Amino acid sequence: MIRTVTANPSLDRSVELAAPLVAGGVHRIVADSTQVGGKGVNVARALALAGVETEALVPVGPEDQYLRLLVGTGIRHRAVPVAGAVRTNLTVLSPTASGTSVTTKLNEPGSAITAAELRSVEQELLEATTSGGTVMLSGSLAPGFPVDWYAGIVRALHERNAWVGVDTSDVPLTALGAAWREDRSAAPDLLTPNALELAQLTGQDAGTLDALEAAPGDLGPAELAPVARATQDLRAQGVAEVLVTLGGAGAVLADARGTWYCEADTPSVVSTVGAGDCAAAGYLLARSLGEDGPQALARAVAYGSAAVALPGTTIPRPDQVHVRPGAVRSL
Ligand SMILES: O=P(O)(O)OC[C@H]1O[C@](O)(CO)[C@@H](O)[C@@H]1O
Repeated sequence: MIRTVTANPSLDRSVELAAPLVAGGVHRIVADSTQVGGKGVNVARALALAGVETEALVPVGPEDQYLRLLVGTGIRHRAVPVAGAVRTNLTVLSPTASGTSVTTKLNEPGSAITAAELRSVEQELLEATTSGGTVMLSGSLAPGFPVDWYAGIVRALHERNAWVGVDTSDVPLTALGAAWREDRSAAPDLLTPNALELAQLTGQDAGTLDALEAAPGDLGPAELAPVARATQDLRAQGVAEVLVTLGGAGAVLADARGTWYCEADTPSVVSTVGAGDCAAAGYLLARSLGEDGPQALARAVAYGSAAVALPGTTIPRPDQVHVRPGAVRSL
């Protein structure tokens, strides 16, 4: 069973523009859709489609329209009742002058959670976690969550012998990093940062790392050296497996056996929303199948590539995912 936790779920509204997005301009919407979102929910949806037993824990009120849509996905979930409404995150898909599509995301902070609701979330999660289970903690933290919430939860889950992955950003990520540098039991077993998050965590130059995501793919060892160094730093600090997603350039994985790069199979981009979540799901799926690091990296990249070819936050089915083990190189 792979359990996912989405502390700050979102309704993902996607709007498509016929003309390039210009700051300060007036734009006409030509297509509009809303789907359930939030990082852990996206991971659970991809895993469920692949036949993996999974459960998504989500703080959401019984009357919230989010819950109705979540039920509609058919995935197994555990809704912890909260009073605040689930936020709406807006994705703007617009064409560029060169004919490609660009994704702009505007994420709301989310409704504040009360201290009592927060305790219920923690209780539900810890009660549900079985010894030796897998838990993926994903996304931002709504107001009301302590910024170092993930650190406390990782420690508590480790006390229950769970294997824990984390995918977060900004202050919750740096607070987690600060916590595990003090106490290694707060270090997750898996971290899945993108280039910018890797820079936030390791103090490496954000510009250099971020530029890799815009690279055309098939990066060389010299270009990837800062990523490889940063992943080794994180491993030395106690994070056993580090999967760095690099957008259209693919991903890097570091684990106890080595460090590898896999270039992306770049389709024409429809929407990049959820691609990182799908890459994390591909990695977790591979682990559940007993695959080794290079195979898991290839599956993660294939899931990310499949997701960007689909609209909005649409999650790929396994038959839409094309794993290319030959695209993995040791670094
Ligand atoms: O919790 P965050 O970091 O605001 O991210 C949430 C957003 O990210 C996604 O999970 C995609 O990665 C969307 O479904 C959602 O809108």
